[in-house]
Amino acid sequence: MVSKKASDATNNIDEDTHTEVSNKESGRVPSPEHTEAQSEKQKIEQTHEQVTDDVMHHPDLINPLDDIRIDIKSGFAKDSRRLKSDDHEYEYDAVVLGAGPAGEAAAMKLTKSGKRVVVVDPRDQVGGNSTHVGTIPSKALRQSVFNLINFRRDPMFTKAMEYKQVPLNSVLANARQVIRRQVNTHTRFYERNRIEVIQGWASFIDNHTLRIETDDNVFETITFNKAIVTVGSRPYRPDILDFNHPRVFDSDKILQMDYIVKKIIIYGAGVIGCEYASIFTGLGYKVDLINNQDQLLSYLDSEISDAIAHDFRQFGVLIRSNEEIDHLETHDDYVILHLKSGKKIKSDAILWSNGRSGNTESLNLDAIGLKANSRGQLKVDDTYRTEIDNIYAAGDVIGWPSLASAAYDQGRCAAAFMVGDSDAEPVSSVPTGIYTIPEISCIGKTEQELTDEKVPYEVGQAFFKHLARAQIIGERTGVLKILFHRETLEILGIHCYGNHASEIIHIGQAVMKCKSNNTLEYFVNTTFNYPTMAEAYRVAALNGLNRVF
Ligand SMILES: Cc1cc2nc3c(=O)[nH]c(=O)nc-3n(C[C@H](O)[C@H](O)[C@H](O)COP(=O)(O)OP(=O)(O)OC[C@H]3O[C@@H](n4cnc5c(N)ncnc54)[C@H](O)[C@@H]3O)c2cc1C
Ligand SMILES: NC(=O)c1ccc[n+]([C@@H]2O[C@H](COP(=O)([O-])OP(=O)(O)OC[C@H]3O[C@@H](n4cnc5c(N)ncnc54)[C@H](O)[C@@H]3O)[C@@H](O)[C@H]2O)c1
Repeated sequence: MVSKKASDATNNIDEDTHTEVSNKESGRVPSPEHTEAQSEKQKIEQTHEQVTDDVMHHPDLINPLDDIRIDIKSGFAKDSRRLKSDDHEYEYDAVVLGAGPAGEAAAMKLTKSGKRVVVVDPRDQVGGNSTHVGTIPSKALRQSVFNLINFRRDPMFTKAMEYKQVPLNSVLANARQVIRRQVNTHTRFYERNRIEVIQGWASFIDNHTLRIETDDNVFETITFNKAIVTVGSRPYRPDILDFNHPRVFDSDKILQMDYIVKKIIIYGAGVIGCEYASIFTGLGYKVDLINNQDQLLSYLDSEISDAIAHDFRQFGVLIRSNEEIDHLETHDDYVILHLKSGKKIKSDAILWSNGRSGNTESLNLDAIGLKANSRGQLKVDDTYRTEIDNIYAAGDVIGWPSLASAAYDQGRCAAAFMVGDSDAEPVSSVPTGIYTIPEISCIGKTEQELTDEKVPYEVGQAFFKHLARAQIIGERTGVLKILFHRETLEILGIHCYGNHASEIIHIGQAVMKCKSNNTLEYFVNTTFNYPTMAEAYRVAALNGLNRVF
């Protein structure tokens, strides 16, 4: 078996010379588009070298999953026959397919429960899409843009330095460093727990046998008792768009954008679309944000959704609601989006951010009698078990909520159910953290939900502009809203808009989790550090209590 130990992929930050996430050397994908994909890749790598002033070798941000749009279908028969006729013991108690947050958490729990576990992932570095193309690069990028905005606003610097527009991928130097450090940290977790990691594409031969393509047309098989599918997701690419066109992007490809644009269309006003709207306006680009609904992020409390829409407009985002694509016209240096309403929008480029699909099509699920839905997702029960007894699934591949935070907990819980932990519970209450500029974060019910349920609630609010800490750090916008039962004072929902919202929310979440203490009074009777952003809880609680009679 070709087994790549986690240590092979280790990145020592200080002597980091081999950190590329790339299929460059392995060339292991047996795709008809292989040669074309390789030459495309060489082109992109050259571009990277030209644009970056980050002198260290850095992880290639090209998504290896671009190459998953291949199939790994042939050659099952020979191995299947051999293994099925063998009277063998399983090599592993459990196999984990995918080394993202869900896979990592599952593997850690299994190994700590005394199971012999192996993880399979096609990347030569652990961390999954979350680390390489999703959460981590987008959040690091956001931070760089946020710093840029503050720098431009600061009168100390504006006179001294002229601001020049920069292409997106040159703002990614910070992201590359964070990715490198994250890979390093996670690699050590695997090493310290002596978890074997095999680099390759996994697909099923039968319920207890996995085929792994470790190199181009090189296949190995392993046998296992149970499996957890944590293969994650990738951007959904509708057939009507040509993502090979240099002006057409999705959230993976956008990390390679190496030219400056004046105007960009973002199609899809979900979380990714809204986060990138902030990033692009921060870089000084004009944004047309196409939303197929009448409200931005309609599952949020409507006041918060209105607030972000208002701020987007201030920053130069044109929100076009209730619109749908008819077709896209592409030219060498611009695109024209034709909408079903008859509108035409011309722009330098388009970012398509309209949903994701589970990475299930190359898993040969037919061999085990499993079927994914039209979005490539697997159905699981409350114990994360699929319809096949010994096969579990967690993370983006099972759909809701498709967050790294939840994926990690789901992976851990799936493994806990698998090993029969009596206190295992499925993941339920997940906070929302949206890293727009400013941030949004929520937990619990919205005003609309409580009204629909006829719950007698009240609202307590604290505006950031009145808090001493917010004034000191220059936060002009932001609000913390606490929704509570007007008779019992139980906290029912917390909604925060403003920078640091994703941190601030966890104070409220902790209180809500303590059932016996979950009342507004906690915030009134607790002494907060002063000045802090956390003080917003005390201010909001007092504001809410004043409304109760
Ligand atoms: C732009 C962007 C920003 C995001 N921001 C946030 C955020 O701020 N907060 C948040 O909580 N979430 C965020 N997310 C969502 C988050 O990234 C995902 O929810 C998370 O990555 C899911 O983790 P996972 O373990 O299920 O899968 P992934 O991270 O997708 O990892 C799956 C792994 O499986 C591997 N794999 C695929 N096919 C196979 C196969 N056949 N065999 C073996 N291995 C395979 C892949 O190579 C990959 O390494 C963001 C996503 C995107 C795209
Ligand atoms: N801060 C964060 O937590 C964060 C940041 C970025 C992304 N994410 C996660 O990434 C995921 C993707 O976000 P998004 O903004 O691209 O889209 P989204 O999931 O918000 O969906 C946008 C639209 O696309 C549709 N859609 C989704 N998947 C589809 C598919 N396979 N085929 C056809 N239509 C589909 C949806 O119904 C919706 O109308 C979300 O689940 C989100 O949780 C989270």
